[in-house]
Amino acid sequence: MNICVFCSAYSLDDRYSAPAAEFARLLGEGGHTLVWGGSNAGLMGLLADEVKAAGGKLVGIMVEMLKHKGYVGADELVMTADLAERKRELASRADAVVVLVGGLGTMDEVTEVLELKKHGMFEKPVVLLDTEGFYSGLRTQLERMDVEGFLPRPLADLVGFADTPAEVFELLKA
Ligand SMILES: C/C(=C\CNc1ncnc2c1ncn2[C@@H]1O[C@H](COP(=O)(O)O)[C@@H](O)[C@H]1O)CO
Repeated sequence: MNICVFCSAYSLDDRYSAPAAEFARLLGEGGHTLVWGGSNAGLMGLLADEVKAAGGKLVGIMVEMLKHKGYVGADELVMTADLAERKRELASRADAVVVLVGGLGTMDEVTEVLELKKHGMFEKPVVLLDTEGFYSGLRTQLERMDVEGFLPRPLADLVGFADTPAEVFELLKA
């Protein structure tokens, strides 16, 4: 499976980086391919190192303006002109999307795929790994949108929430 991952480009402490590394190990050992932003920065670089070490393949979708942070050693590296083209390319290459902890870049990416799902233009599974309850606020907001009629389809059709890396893969199998 080609698993597209959105996650932080910053180095984070162990409570965030250890579950990300565990997720990457499961991805690689499962024979999957990581499709990601193609960077060696922070959690993105750690993820790629761990997937590779566990025997998985790497497909990086880089953007011209960040190419100085490009990961060396990917099986395939695609260069895109801008962030919008990169998001389209990431989505089109994914069989599933997994969201690890991240900041505004990650929010931009996950919001885009959820909006596409909302309109029925992207039907692949999306799972958020809610490490340390990092996404509890976002989850509360999305549940409120669901309950109060802001979504055209049930939230459960748009995104699943996992507490552990192993649970991510259980949700992807379901
Ligand atoms: C941290 C620095 C540069 C960041 N370089 C990036 N390279 C590739 N992809 C990136 C980069 N920054 C953001 N992205 C994309 O957004 C997500 C991470 O953003 P966040 O704001 O950290 O959550 C990630 O999924 C990428 O696709 C300077 O050293």
